[in-house]
Amino acid sequence: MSKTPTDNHTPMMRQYFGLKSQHPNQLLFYRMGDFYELFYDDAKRASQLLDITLTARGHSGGLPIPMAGIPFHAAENYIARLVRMGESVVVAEQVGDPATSKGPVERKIARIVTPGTISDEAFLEEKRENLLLSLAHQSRKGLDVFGFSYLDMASGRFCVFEVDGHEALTSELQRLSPMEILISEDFPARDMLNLEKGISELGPWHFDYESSYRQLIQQFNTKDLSGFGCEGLTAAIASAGALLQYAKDTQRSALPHIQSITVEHKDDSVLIDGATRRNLEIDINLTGGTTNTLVSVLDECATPMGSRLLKRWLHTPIRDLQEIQSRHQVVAECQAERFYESFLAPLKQVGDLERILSRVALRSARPRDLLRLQFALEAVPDINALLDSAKAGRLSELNQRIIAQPEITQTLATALVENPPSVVRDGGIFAKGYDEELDELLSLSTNATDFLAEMERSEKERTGISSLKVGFNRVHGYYIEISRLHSDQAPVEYIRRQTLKNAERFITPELKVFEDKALSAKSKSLAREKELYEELLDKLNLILRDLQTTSQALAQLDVLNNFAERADALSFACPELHNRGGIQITGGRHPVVEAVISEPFIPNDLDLNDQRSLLMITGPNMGGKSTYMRQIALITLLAHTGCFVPAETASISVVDRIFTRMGSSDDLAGGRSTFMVEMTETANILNNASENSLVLMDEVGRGTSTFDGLSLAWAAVDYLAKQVKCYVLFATHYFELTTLAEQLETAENVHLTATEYEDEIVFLHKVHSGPASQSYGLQVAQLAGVPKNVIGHAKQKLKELERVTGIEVSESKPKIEATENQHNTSSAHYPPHQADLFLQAEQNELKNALEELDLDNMTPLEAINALYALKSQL
Ligand SMILES: Nc1ncnc2c1ncn2[C@@H]1O[C@H](COP(=O)(O)OP(=O)(O)OP(=O)(O)O)[C@@H](O)[C@H]1O
Repeated sequence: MSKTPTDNHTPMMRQYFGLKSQHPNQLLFYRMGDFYELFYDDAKRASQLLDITLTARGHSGGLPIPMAGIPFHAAENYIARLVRMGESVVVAEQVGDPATSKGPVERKIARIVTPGTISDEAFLEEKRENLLLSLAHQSRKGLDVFGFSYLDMASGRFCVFEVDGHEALTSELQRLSPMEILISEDFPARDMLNLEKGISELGPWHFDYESSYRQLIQQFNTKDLSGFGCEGLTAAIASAGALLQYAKDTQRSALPHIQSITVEHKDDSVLIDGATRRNLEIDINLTGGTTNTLVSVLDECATPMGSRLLKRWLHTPIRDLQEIQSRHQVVAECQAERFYESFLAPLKQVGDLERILSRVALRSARPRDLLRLQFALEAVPDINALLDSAKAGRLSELNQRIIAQPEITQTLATALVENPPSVVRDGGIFAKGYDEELDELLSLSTNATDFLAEMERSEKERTGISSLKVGFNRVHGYYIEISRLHSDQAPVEYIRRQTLKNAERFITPELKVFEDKALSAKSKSLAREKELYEELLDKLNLILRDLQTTSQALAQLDVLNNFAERADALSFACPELHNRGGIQITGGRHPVVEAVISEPFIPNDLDLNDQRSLLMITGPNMGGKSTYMRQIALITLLAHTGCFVPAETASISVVDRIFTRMGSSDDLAGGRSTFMVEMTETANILNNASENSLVLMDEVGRGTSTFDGLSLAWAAVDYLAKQVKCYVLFATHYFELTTLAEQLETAENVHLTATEYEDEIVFLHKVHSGPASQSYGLQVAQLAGVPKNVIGHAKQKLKELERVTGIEVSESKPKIEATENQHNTSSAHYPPHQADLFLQAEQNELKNALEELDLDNMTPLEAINALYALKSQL
């Protein structure tokens, strides 16, 4: 902002600048009566983003002030839209009284809403975690170390870890997909953060290690951080301190629901790099949507917190054999006992307990949140009862962590009305009978007439004066009126207040008390409700830790039951996991393709072991190579999350990483061509794969000249088989590569089958041993709608090539498909190799040229020139 407070500005604008200078990068909503107004650059930005009118509000400092206004009652809607666009909003409210203020009414920042720190239900996506991420950088021994910390404000989950290098930085950013990122102004890898929105830059001092450390021990009330296992993670701690301070500043409150910090150890999980995460379409598909993803097929969770945990599990498959097996055991029991049916209703009743609890902690919970909390807690005893009969140790453990809270449940049940209001401000939250004082206040304000009628009746009876009336007037308040005729019979305690022509009006001490109460009853009842509400929040906060434990256990129960339900509905089987023994799958399927296609999915087997660890996969375009490879990656990933898998049987060794190099897209924004992206991903695999990694490579080397590509692919396969010895599936259209299987001990060929029927290609999608016999490129092109005359021309060209090379490919009807016994077909049956094609074409051209030379009629000089010319073609 170029404007600064100067004497040239009006007092109001000076006040505005004072507030704005504290929040230069956030949009300031400045309250003006019934509107929020934005000025200068904020106004321009908001009018662009929200499509609202940009006007001007008078002049200040001699210049017109650009202004955009929003009616205050519609502000939430606009704020929600801005936050979703990655903007942060600061709201300044009027706190002074306009009637008594000299100069502009006093205004204060009432709240700060940023994309990563929201906890209000209206702003949050139900099934998505809303993460605030903080990144710190350190150089250690020439390596770029990135300290990560992230917080889910709506659950209090707070984690830290460190990674080396830019590749890992990108991968983690993709895994976490944060809504807002905090970095220091001097963060060196700013351009790696593709996120154009939601980046907040803070002064470098926010990331100071010492003060961050102090921040953390203060938050957790501990002497040091050793209990959390994060001592020594200096970059991560620096980032966590900055994050915590930022979160506190925006909430303008303590954060009691953040009770510990978890260190994520990279060795605990199966690492998945950014490209693989994209290729496997875990929760986002290749076009950026959420349909046809693994999550879309697998998420039938009963609670939103279950859905969020499921996503987290799918993004972080684990390597701890015991933990995986214990999850599988639970899924098996939930499936066998059909627990997922009996748990459905109580879990649905639990709802989003996790987010309600964080709002309780932040003291922003609304009355309806408390009602939902009551429902959730009422479901707990039913869940406990169901779990009492469970056999799996893990289920009993969960049962112990799902803690019934009879006392507070009862309190909530007696406290809340059946249908509480959406905000505390308007009152009407508490049920009759919960608090005597409130009941009295409410009955005073609502039942004043009853009270007065009752008083009139009893006073008439007591005094015997039939003309006695109880009434109210604005000036004199409540009174007892007795006609002049009977006024001398008024009891002594009646105090005369007003004399009328025909009557006397009195007040009594009892009526005075009533009057005081009745007149202020409304405001008093509202204040009492607020007080009671705060007390209720206090009571809940006292047991917050137990409530959080309960909600975490319920979320796990939900996901495991969901796995069981999906296993039944989609015919998934329990995989067997072990430490090293390859990957054997029978009847494996791709869960998403299977769900989408209308024809039946053709299941396929796989056998990878130490003697047969690399498969070269060939087959026609559209034959199903990518689907086959992806399904193996997905089955492996699912097995490592505790989910059952789409297969008849699966025996899978624990892998440390899953790599995929598939498809091709250029990264124009990142300045990398298709081939560059392909090679970067290949380099990542070759440098980082270990013998326990699963590597899937689809058509490596396709993005460059045939010979370069072929040689690169050849060398990469050779390296992975001989040096790394990992499990590899390598799909290719270079038939030449299939000969590698003869040379590498651990490599074998498999292919996808197709056949021709009346000049049309029919894909069988079945995997068989041996290399493919044909590529069917022209038939697939025809199927894709390439114009007939172009196909005809291509056929002609193919014939020409065949003539030049002497190899016939076009008429080759499907050879008898290689059978299981025909591994590594001998060269006699060998299909034409593309490299051979080109080589032979060149040789034939040379031969023809030689034959055409008329040596008898050439001078020695002509002969030598012809020889040079021929040599230059080599
Ligand atoms: N096992 C299967 N059962 C049924 N349909 C399948 C199967 N595998 C693949 N398909 C169908 O075939 C389509 C093409 O499969 P896929 O993309 O895996 O072929 P591809 O061999 O990788 O092709 P290309 O070489 O052109 O990349 C899929 O979208 C799917 O509809």
